[in-house]
Amino acid sequence: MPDYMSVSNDFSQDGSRAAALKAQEYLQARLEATTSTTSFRSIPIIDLTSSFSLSIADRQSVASRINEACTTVGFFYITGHGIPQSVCDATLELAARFFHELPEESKEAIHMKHSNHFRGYEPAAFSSVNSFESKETKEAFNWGYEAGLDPTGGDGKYVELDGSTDGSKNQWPSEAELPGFYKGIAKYYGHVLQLARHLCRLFALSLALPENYFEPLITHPGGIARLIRYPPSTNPKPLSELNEDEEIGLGAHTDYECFTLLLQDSNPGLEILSPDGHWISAEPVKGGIVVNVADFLMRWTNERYKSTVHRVVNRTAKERYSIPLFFSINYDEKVETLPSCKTEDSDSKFPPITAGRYVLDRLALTVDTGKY
Ligand SMILES: O=C(O)CCC(=O)C(=O)O
Ligand SMILES: [Fe+2]
Repeated sequence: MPDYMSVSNDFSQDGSRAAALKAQEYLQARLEATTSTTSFRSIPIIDLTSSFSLSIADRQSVASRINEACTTVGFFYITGHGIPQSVCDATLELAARFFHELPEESKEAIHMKHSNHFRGYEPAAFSSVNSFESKETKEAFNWGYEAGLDPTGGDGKYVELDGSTDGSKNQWPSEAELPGFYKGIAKYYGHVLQLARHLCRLFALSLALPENYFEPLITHPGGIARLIRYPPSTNPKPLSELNEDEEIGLGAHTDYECFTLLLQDSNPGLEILSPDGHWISAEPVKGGIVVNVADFLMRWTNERYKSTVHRVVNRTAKERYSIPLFFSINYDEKVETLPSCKTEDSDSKFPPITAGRYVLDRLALTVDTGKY
């Protein structure tokens, strides 16, 4: 039986649990807010091609667009990101194979309930990202960073969410049962991890920081990723203002880490909340990956960058697959408001937190630990 809350380590006293509980309150407040002067109706598309240029002016111009997107919507699509379409398609196919081909008893053997780090298979209705909505229809397979998945090999100092350093906590299906699964996942993960490192440089530029500002913080980064399957809707109907009878795939939430890179198949389902109370569909964009600001970037910037509330509702008669990577700085590093983002009157809205501990505390709030 996993014991999420009794992990004892140096990080437990740093206020991360209080911060995780506050994030839940923030979410509820955002869902209730109906009047706001800030609103958006669309999600920008940013072509990254010139961010790979040797010219700093080219890189800076992409960074400026990122700044604009992060201070308004908190979400944007990237195209020209360099991950081959064939790799993306093959990974989405692997996701379908995982859920359809792996026998139930093999899924049970790698069930998340065996993990203290929320890794492995989670069936539908097992976790709820917030406590105030109906059970979620999604099922998922979750894994985290391993040096073997990192094309750079890492710095050999990987630290887990709870501060432990004794190796990978992942639970993989066997090669015999799903041939090629690990290799295929490793291929996509390697690409998306390198893309996340590239984006860290652009985020730094976007905040008028030295381009390599985040580099020392991502030498053994946190990188939880998941394959998610949303079943077809039993009552397909379009997004409406009424918000009635929704089959919640994944409840309303903000992401916990620096930012998320999301690969989605061709079926819509992701919806993001404009501050004036409207849900906007993040329709799939051909060749595009969705990027969203998550809580660390919001905290670093004292809320200049928006960690926007989002959810998933599959309103179609088809199943939907998505694959997010939640990119974090090294889990043993602290997230503290950037000096340039403190203002004279507001100072810092958020106390410092330890990255891994905060993620663990937020994950722990998504499961009913009394359940098993
Ligand atoms: O499935 C999606 O489109 C979004 C998933 C998501 O928001 C999450 O896993 O945090
Ligand atoms: Fe999310």
